[in-house]
Amino acid sequence: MINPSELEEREYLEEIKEKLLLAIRRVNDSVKQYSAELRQSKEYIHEHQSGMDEADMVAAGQSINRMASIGESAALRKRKLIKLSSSPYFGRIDFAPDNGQELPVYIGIYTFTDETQRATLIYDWRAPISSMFYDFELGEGWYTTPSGKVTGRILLKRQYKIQDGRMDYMIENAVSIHDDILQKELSKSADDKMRNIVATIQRDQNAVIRNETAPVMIIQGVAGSGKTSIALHRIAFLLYRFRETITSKDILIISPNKVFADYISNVLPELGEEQIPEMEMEELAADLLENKYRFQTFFQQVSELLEKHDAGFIERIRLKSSFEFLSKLNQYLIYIENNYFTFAELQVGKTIVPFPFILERFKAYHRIPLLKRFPEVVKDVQNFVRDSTQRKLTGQEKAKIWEAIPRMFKMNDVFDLYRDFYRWLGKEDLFKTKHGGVLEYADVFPLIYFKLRLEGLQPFDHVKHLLVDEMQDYTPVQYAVLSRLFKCKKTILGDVSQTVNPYSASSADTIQQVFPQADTVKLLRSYRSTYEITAFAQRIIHNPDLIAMERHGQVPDLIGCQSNAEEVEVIKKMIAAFKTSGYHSLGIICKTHQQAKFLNDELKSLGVHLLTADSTAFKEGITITTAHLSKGLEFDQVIVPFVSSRNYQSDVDMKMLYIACTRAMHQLTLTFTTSSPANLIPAFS
Ligand SMILES: Nc1ncnc2c1ncn2[C@@H]1O[C@H](COP(=O)(O)OP(=O)(O)OP(=O)(O)O)[C@@H](O)[C@H]1O
Repeated sequence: MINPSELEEREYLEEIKEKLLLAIRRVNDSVKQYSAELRQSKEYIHEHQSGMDEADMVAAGQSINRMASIGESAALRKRKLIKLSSSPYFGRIDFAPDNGQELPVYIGIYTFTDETQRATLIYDWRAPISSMFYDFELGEGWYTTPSGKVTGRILLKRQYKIQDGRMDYMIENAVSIHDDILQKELSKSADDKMRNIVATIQRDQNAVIRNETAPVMIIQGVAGSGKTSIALHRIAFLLYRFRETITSKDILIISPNKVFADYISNVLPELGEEQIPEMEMEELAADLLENKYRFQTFFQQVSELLEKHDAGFIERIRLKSSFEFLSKLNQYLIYIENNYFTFAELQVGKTIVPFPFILERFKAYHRIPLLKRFPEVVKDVQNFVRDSTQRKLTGQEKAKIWEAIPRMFKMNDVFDLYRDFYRWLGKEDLFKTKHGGVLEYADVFPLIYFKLRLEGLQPFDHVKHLLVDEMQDYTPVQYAVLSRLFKCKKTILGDVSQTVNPYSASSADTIQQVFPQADTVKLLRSYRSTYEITAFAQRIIHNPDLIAMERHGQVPDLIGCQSNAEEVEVIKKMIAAFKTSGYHSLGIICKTHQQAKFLNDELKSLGVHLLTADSTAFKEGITITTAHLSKGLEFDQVIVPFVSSRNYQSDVDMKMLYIACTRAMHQLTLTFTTSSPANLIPAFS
């Protein structure tokens, strides 16, 4: 065994750092060499341009591109080596394969091979052999490689914390990933960006990350179970595993908002991968509708639900979010296909084109979207007339056919047909537009679905993996659109308890109806919050399967005040205490935007910042925001103000409260103004 003692491990770390330094020098020389050669080539072309023919120019351009790309990969390698020298590895297993020699496997963020020794000194955490670090304790272990399964015994397992090139500690352990290290990681202060969790990935999480085969992976996990972290690590894994065929730009994240996108933007670069493209559902919708319609956003829909109780509005949302609604849309599409192509005799010159012929041609193109079939039918009718008359058609005759065929279909406009659908359904009152013709959010994706089925939409074939976060907020119709536009593999994740709109929530089961081939996993262990905070949040929405982390802290506090003014004063005092607490982030999470704005006005002088639907970044410090916008984020400390039974009544309100409370990692306080205990919401009485 190499490096049996801690002292030897520390010496070995110095050796590795030395080797990394040499490698950095070597790669630095090649970066310099490539940029010098590139400069020279460019100068040469510039000087000899006049004497070069087109073929020379193409060849010179190609050679420059080649040099640039080699230079870029050398620069990337240099960045990785620099990063490695600050923290070369975090784990080690000594593995003895059944038919081979014992091998120490040091595991880090990237692979490091010593070119002089031709030996792998550090294995990438995503390498097949590294999976054993996450999957097994001491004793029997195995891993799979593209060429088969390798079995053997794990003889040693160690974990290290190395920062800025120094080893803080080393733990030798027999269990999978030692709880002490996980506890240490979880009790840290929250950053303004999501962190990577490579050193402490848990076994069930590892299985999700390394699943290569699922065409659609649905991750249903409780609040704080690491869904988003895992999904991003999974992307990093797939980029490594399929590096020949997938690059970062072939992946797309559908994220709930820009703040969330900014919050998670660090994880992949930290894991050595490029940033991946991201899009919000509304952006996708506007693109697909070619910016022709104005529509309410999801955020506005939820705000409307929170601010006023309109039974009709709720009913419309509820219906359009059901799986049955998707079936109704499909039934209507079949109905119009069979009934809306109406009999009309077509006479061109002296030729009568029989309607059964036209209808038969219309049906023959069933693979083409309904409203796009007319040109094909026109061609067939023209051929029919030409064959019967044995002559070419005049321009006038052609124009007559072009005009007549589309007219045989009752309506030619997607929007008209969408309206007509409600007539057919016998529920015209279920379609309402807002002032100025603005569509309700619940109509946006059904309309897109119609457009897709009736006119066709260009699929996103360049996307090779789609990641959808906050899956509970999207409806079956949205998934039906995604499934038709994105034929690639997908990772879909969320938590039905955290829906901001209970009338349009989708569970893993609902989504699975759209993707019957999906693998669904459930993550039940919650890592973010202390045991006390998790237990408290369970009083709001109870999930009997949830497993709280045994990390203890203060019991959440409920502070009753006599007046609003007193409540604001209490919050001011908490802000002052936060500033000296050593915590980095405090979230003051309200139910509505108005309440957040009110508090922001009151607390402005204390250096707070207000996060709104227009914000684009998440900052450390004191944030005032709404529960809706806080989704996916986390704070060291959370204050939830105005928690009275008047403010938190409905189903939507309780979901908001749950989301707000589950953002807290270490400390949670709720404040309310009350003159009598009856003002307290029942869950806390
Ligand atoms: N294996 C792990 N090791 C260390 N930290 C972890 C691990 N799994 C999760 N965490 C931490 O738990 C917290 C929650 O993770 P994440 O935000 O990915 O969860 P989530 O399920 O998406 O949460 P939510 O749905 O509540 O927004 C983060 O601080 C993350 O770093």
